[in-house]
Amino acid sequence: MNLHIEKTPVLLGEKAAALTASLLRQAISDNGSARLVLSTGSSQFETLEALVKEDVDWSRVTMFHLDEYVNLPETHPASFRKYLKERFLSKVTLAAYHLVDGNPDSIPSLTAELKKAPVDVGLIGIGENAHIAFNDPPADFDTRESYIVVNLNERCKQQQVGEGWFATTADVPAQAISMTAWQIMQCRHIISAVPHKVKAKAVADTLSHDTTPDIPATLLKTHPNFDLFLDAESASMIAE
Ligand SMILES: N[C@@H]1[C@@H](O)[C@H](O)[C@@H](COP(=O)(O)O)O[C@@H]1O
Repeated sequence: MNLHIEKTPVLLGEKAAALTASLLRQAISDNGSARLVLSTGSSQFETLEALVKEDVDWSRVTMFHLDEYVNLPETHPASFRKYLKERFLSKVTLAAYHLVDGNPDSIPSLTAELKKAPVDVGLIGIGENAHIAFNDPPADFDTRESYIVVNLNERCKQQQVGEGWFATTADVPAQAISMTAWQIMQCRHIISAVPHKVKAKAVADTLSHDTTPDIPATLLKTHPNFDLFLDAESASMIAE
């Protein structure tokens, strides 16, 4: 694991985006194309804002989407398809993209697209409960499916309310379609951009424990190419 601690979320975003862009350029130079997985949530704002300004031949990049609520319409403010369209897809013109549309019937076609070739870079957020994608604790580390339907736990729902996406936890959908922990680990390189004070405990738990489904992000530490970007606040509870 390569640990980077930047002063602010903006600096964190710039550094995480710069590394992402350099890996995409390398993949394009090696193979003629690149494949990228994007996560969403408030934690990815600064990274995506910096990433769209990077010098990458986006016409050679295919994007995959990490997770989406089951049956949430794209017009809802919390829709992650809406998020990616507004913050990424409207700013760069890609070779192709594959959004998770919230309909479990789409899982086989999404999986078929994903399995066509390895993903070069995964930008994988870490939640307040240390979830990766919507794999809440205890996460399923065993399934070899690419996407599964998961139930969201209360802590996860509270985070979504805290970030302002929903008014109450009762408004948060009960389920999501999530890329699995195993599939995330198949990315050739994983970059986690994790700013803000609300993540300090999840970060400290992730760094101080061995791999356990009870702290899903601990799995990322076993990846040979894992870069974790923190800011001063998210790093504030790491043990000396
Ligand atoms: N569905 C998103 C994921 O794509 C993201 O990786 C993760 C952490 O992000 P954040 O803490 O910013 O919500 O959980 C979110 O809810």
